[in-house]
Amino acid sequence: MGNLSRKKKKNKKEKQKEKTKNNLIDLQMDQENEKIQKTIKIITLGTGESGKSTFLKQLSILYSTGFEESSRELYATTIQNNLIHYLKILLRAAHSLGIKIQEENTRLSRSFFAFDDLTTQSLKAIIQLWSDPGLKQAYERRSEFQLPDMSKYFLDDAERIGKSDYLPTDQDILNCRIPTTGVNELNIVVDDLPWIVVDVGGQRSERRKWIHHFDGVTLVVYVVALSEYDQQLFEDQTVNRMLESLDLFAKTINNECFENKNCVVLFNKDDIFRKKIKEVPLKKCFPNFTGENDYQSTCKFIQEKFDKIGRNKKRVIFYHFTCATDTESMRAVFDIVSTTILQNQLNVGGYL
Ligand SMILES: Nc1nc2c(ncn2[C@@H]2O[C@H](COP(=O)(O)OP(=O)(O)OP(=O)(O)O)[C@@H](O)[C@H]2O)c(=O)[nH]1
Ligand SMILES: [Mg+2]
Repeated sequence: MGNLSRKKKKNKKEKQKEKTKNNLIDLQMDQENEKIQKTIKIITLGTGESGKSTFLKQLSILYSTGFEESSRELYATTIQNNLIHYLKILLRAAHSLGIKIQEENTRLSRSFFAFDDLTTQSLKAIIQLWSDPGLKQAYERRSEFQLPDMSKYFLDDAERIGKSDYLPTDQDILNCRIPTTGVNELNIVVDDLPWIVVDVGGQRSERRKWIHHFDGVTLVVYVVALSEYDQQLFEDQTVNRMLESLDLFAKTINNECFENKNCVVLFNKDDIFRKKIKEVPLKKCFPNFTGENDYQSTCKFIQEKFDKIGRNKKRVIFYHFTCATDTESMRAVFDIVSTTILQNQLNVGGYL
């Protein structure tokens, strides 16, 4: 008898222990779920070269550890190789556009194509050729061929960049162009909330990978290169970049995953746009634009185009005009974006 009651007591104790253990597991799972639900997932979308990765780099500078020395060394190699690459593009463009370069540079311009690496000799050649008015003229006509805007920033500073102990500054890295292939993710904490920011490649060949990252998105950040209204796509020289961006916006924001998701549209490269709009009419991209060709009217017209495509009753679209390479101006943009997210979270939780 005594044995039986001891056995019963033991069973009861074990059951109690089991229950406590299960409760603990439930609690841990709840906490884990809460953490997942609390994580803000932001996806940056847009055509190639619009500035998505630059947006991510700024987040890393402002909310994370920025760039480690090892990553700066990798950027150094890319930036140095790009100098040679940009100069070759300019030489080819000058030739095909019929732009003359100075006679004393003719031989050097031909032999330059043999250079593959940045050496004392190739650096000297870059500095000499870049000072040729013909190449400057070709640079001014860069919308007629494919050359990154930021090439001038690096070519102007070739002497500093060409040094053997060159380590890029934050600004050099922000200006450096490396097309994204695949997906980059950045984990940061903003206003005590964990954010995961997903950066995808924007060129046509990259876009089929996007769909795998659409689940659980809190906010879509769509980046438009405002200044590219007179440029053709890198992937297809017959397609205007701004029209491609509008078309892509229609296809992505109206995807069912984003039906009730708020969206921030960044009209980026505002710095270049402000200068360009004084010289190149917006009609070049939108022949039916009849307004004044000033900054305000053209921005309003472009914003309305995007708004017409993206507007629905279930979401709000916020618009910002940005220069993604300018850290201070981006800090202000992130403050607004983070407030928007906080308000949205409070709304969802029924606190507002
Ligand atoms: N002047 C200027 N340059 C910018 C701005 N934003 C980005 N850039 C430059 O534009 C180039 C392209 O920027 P990325 O961030 O690589 O573009 P992306 O959208 O990530 O391109 P993909 O990875 O190909 O989709 C880089 O050289 C940047 O430095 C801007 O607001 N103003
Ligand atoms: Mg990128």
